[in-house]
Amino acid sequence: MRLILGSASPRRRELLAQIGVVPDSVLPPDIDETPLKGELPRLYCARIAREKVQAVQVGADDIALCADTTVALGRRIMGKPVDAGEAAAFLIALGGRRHSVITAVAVRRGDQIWTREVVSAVKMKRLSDAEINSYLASNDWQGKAGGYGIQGLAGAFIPWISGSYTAIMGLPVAETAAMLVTAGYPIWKGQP
Ligand SMILES: Cc1cn([C@H]2C[C@H](O)[C@@H](COP(=O)(O)OP(=O)(O)OP(=O)(O)O)O2)c(=O)[nH]c1=O
Repeated sequence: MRLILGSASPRRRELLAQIGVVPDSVLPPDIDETPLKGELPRLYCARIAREKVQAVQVGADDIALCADTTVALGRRIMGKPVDAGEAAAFLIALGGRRHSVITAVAVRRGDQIWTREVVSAVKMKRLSDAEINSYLASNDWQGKAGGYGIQGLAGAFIPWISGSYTAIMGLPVAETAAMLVTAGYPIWKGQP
């Protein structure tokens, strides 16, 4: 049995390493992440994680792990911004309000698929033009849902969360560990 991480996200690899899990290989799937018309954020996020794990090519006894992180402002889905303009629009909309961050995790072994969603609430302070411009210039918004990463500079914009910090970063480690155990991955063996 091998563990395949179906993700190009360096954060997901680091968060797995935090709980002592090193995948045997990393095979990011390439799927269409366009939301369906009127699709609600949580359903969208769960669907994308499931589609990612279904798209990973693995042997019958291998375990595949994928996740998706989506920022939701009410019913509005904020994925990874395509450019600095979209990142700016996201940050302007998120500043001074509470939003949700949903991370869906999907694990597959053979024909069996397990999925779980972790929803966190995040408060972002109202941002000044100087803060937005300086953040955009840092490029730290690139490749991150909602156009920010709580684990970087944008941590200075976030005074309060309720939920899972690791889920906001891209992979809820407690839920992921439990799902890997369910799928038969020997997570607690060989720990020093
Ligand atoms: C909100 C938030 C998101 N993110 C990141 C986590 C994810 O990498 C990214 C959301 O994009 P995803 O589509 O979930 O993941 P990805 O494209 O980076 O990687 P893959 O699909 O191959 O697994 O946003 C942070 O790093 N910090 C944050 O605070």
